[in-house]
Amino acid sequence: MATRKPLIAGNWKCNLNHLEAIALVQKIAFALPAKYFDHVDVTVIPPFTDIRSVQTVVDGDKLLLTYGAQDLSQHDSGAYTGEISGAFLAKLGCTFVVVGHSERRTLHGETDEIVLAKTTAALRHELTPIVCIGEGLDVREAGDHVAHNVAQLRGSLAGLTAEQIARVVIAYEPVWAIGTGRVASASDAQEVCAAVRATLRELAGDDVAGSVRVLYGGSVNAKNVGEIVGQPDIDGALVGGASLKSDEFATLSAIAAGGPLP
Ligand SMILES: O=C(CO)COP(=O)(O)O
Repeated sequence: MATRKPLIAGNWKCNLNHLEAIALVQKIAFALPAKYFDHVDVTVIPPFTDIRSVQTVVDGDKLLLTYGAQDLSQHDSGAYTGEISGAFLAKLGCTFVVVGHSERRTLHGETDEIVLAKTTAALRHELTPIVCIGEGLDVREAGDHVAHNVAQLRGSLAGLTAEQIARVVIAYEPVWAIGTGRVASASDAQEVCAAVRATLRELAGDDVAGSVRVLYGGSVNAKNVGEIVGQPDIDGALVGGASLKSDEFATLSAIAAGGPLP
């Protein structure tokens, strides 16, 4: 079976200006010594306006953490006021880009078709899309969560080749667990992530399904990350609130690396 290196991604959402971003990246780097990076990939996902500053710190101090963006345009250039293209993000050295976060699906009306177009745009520019899926509380309570997530995954990856699917990361984030402090149980998260992997197998074959990283997100912190990443089909976490605290983010990254605590 393929070994998948855990990935811890800190989604800062709409928090921290570029000066605050520099301070946080430096604190994370100080709290997380280089030895951990053999066992975990760590990335920060700041607002667009911070990325150039984060790039300067990461390159200047030769840090091992990577960085990415929270969204991108499906267009590469042109008359699209306010849009940020994948070409710009690649030029800034971004590794990852989050696509289809539930906050964008809900607040900005992003459909699976738009998420697919953005995923394709990311791949065109050699960025790794972190494609987000997740169900609301109503779907969970109706017991339809597995079918819902599988359908969202299929829609968001529709028509991609196996080679393209091999280059994505999937993040399962139940909407009811985001920012609420209500984390899915490890077995609930595993149930959906296993269904994600089975779907990847159908879409792209065993090798790809065995190598694509599937993350969990939703109220992940240093206390619960160990049990979550200990599940067979969960390969890391997409972290919101806890990624804004350098010590907690470093600690949960170290736990994902298998320890010891920094
Ligand atoms: O939405 C999330 C990450 O993308 C999760 O946010 P919280 O960790 O704050 O619940």
